[in-house]
Amino acid sequence: MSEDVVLLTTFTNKSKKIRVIFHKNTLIWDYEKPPFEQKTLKLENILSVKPNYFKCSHPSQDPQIDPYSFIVHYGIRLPSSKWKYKNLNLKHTDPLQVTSWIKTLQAKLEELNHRPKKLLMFINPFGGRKNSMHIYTKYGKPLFEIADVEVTVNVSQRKDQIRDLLINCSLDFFDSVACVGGDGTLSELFNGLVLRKCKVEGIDADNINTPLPNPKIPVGIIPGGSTDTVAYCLHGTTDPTTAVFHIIYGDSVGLDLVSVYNEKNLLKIYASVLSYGYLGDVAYNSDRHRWMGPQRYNYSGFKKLIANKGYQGEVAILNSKDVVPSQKCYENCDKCRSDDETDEKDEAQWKTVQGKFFMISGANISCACSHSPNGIAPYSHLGDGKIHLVLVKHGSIINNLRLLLNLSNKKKHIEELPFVETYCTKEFCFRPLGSTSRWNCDGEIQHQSNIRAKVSRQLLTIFSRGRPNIVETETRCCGS
Ligand SMILES: Nc1ncnc2c1ncn2[C@@H]1O[C@H](COP(=O)(O)OP(=O)(O)OP(=O)(O)O)[C@@H](O)[C@H]1O
Repeated sequence: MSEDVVLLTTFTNKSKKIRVIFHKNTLIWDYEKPPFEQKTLKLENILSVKPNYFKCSHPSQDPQIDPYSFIVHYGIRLPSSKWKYKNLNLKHTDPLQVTSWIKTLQAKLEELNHRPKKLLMFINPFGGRKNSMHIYTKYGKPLFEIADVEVTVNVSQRKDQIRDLLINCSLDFFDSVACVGGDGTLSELFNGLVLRKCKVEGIDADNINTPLPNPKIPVGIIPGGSTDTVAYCLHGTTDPTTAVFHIIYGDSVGLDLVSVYNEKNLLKIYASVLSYGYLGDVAYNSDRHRWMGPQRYNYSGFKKLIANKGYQGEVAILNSKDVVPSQKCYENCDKCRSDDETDEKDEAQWKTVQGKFFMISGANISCACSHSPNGIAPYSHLGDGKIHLVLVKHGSIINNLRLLLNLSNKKKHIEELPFVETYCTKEFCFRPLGSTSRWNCDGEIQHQSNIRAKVSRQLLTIFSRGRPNIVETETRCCGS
């Protein structure tokens, strides 16, 4: 069907006459009477177009199609990055007009063939506030029904069940996979998908020199965890409805994944951050206080801040570059779309940094979240194939407080602090030189401290249109 299809009809909406045009994949409607509003809706923001049904007078009656009206279900993006559901109810005295509009719009929507049709949805009933099932039923299910996405729900019964299922079960029936949970649940999902692909293609996942395969199948995340860093960095909010819209619309971005190895094996693949020292200790301590819900992080965070432990170690960084404070990662990001691989040809050179560290973090994304609007690595990108390695030297408790205040401040960036160094790299190693902490890998604890981490560019296809770049304007007194 060509882009030039034009439909023009005057309908009735809530007893008001409105002139509706569909042209160049855009629906435009204006009211014929004051306030003469005009509204524009792009096809890409329509969820579905469906006939209306008469109200049944008895529950046993089959619903009857109303031939004189139809509904356009769609979403609008609010200034806060959140998406909101809306609908437009249109009536006409001629049923042929109604059928023609329904058929044309449905055919146009069919052309958006990147949208998911058969989705396998995993729910982790254990993460966050333990309300993932409720999140799915309240925010996910109704919208997926409206958008005619056939969802098969699987509620996980134990840790790592999602990963194990994905490694071993057939996915032939599905065109996409998603989960309701936090970063740990998403981690189970993509670890399962990558290992599955390795199994199918006979790739040795434990060999750091063998590139990991791209699972290809697109993945969605509906936040239901405690921090939900990945969802926040993808959509600019942890609102579950927004996440559902991003899945239904089917647009995707390529997300880098980082694989972590010990001397012999692949330990885990992560999407957000791998942290040693402070955040490793917080993850370990907070896991024992899960009953507190998300508050456990504040409790353990404060305890470990006061404890102010430092860990001696050596970090080796491959072809390290300074992080240039430049463009942040937003929707249609040039850096993530460019295929600039100039440093691929660089000869391998390792820079080593030794010292006593309060924290070491290998951030794959900015790790922004509601508590930390810029995150640990504000200039890190979703899909540029780079890790931002943040080294925080051990010092006084005041320094630790400055670090946390800086992280929670919208106008501050972590690399401004004199005791913080950040490097951009594709690979790094760490070995402890004294007492050891643990690694916090996407919120999960890794007990092995001697590790090597390597990024794979855009290894995962993940549903999102990207985080919108909201330019905040300062409003002064009297709106001037
Ligand atoms: N049925 C289950 N029972 C127990 N643990 C589970 C189950 N399903 C998944 N898990 C594990 O629950 C842990 C926590 O899940 P998740 O990370 O999603 O929540 P969270 O830690 O509250 O959120 P965030 O990572 O965003 O802070 C993960 O390690 C995951 O592997």
